[in-house]
Amino acid sequence: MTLGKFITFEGIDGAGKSTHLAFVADLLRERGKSVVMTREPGGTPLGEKLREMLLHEKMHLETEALLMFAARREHLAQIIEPALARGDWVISDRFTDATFAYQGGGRKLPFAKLEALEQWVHPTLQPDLTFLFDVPLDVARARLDATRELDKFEQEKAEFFAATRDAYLRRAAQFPERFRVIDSSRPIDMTRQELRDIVFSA
Ligand SMILES: Nc1ncnc2c1ncn2[C@@H]1O[C@H](COP(=O)(O)OP(=O)(O)OP(=O)(O)O)[C@@H](O)[C@H]1O
Ligand SMILES: Cc1cn([C@H]2C[C@H](O)[C@@H](COP(=O)(O)O)O2)c(=O)[nH]c1=O
Repeated sequence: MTLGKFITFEGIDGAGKSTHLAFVADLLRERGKSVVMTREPGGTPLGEKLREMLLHEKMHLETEALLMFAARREHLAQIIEPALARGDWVISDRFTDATFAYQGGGRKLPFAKLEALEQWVHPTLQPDLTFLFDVPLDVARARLDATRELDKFEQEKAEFFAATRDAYLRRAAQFPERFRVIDSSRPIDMTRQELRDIVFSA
């Protein structure tokens, strides 16, 4: 049984989700919640090693999907499930929706294969709330180019990100009860106001 709540942050690279993660964690702490912030791929020592490979080495697309779920299995066992059982609130920078969007939408791996892995790795657990930070591709690209050296995913072409964004939006339409789509092209303060309203009404 889970006592805590599970919130995930999603969006294409450069959408701005990581910028807002600590803000939401602080809002929850102000309301007396014990918050665990984590990320995927990663979140555990083994997951962080897998992240290094996933973000920097070329591999078969099925290997990529399997490693994402392998890292997730460890993440669930070591971090997410114990935290939720303690009654903590878990905020994760990405979770399984990212695999459907990137490996399914972006790389075109059949969704049925991903659904089988999802059933294996977390048959019953889903996030309670998923923020999808949505921005036009050119806005995300400009933000990435302004900030850092690009990893394997961030170097993908516009078509890849168009398909990834589209898969995210379709997933949000498929699961409207848990998704909140945030227009992340606005100034940071406006986005924060919307996040505050959603968190305080939760
Ligand atoms: N309105 C905005 N909202 C959020 N971030 C913005 C905004 N304008 C500019 N940025 C900047 O865009 C950059 C990318 O943001 P961030 O790292 O949060 O994106 P991300 O979605 O987490 O990307 P990635 O998944 O690649 O890590 C940051 O330097 C951030 O300050
Ligand atoms: C969980 C997950 C992630 N990815 C991709 C998406 C991003 O390009 C990177 C993670 O980097 P971030 O800047 O920390 O968001 O990994 C993916 O392709 N599939 C997944 O399941």
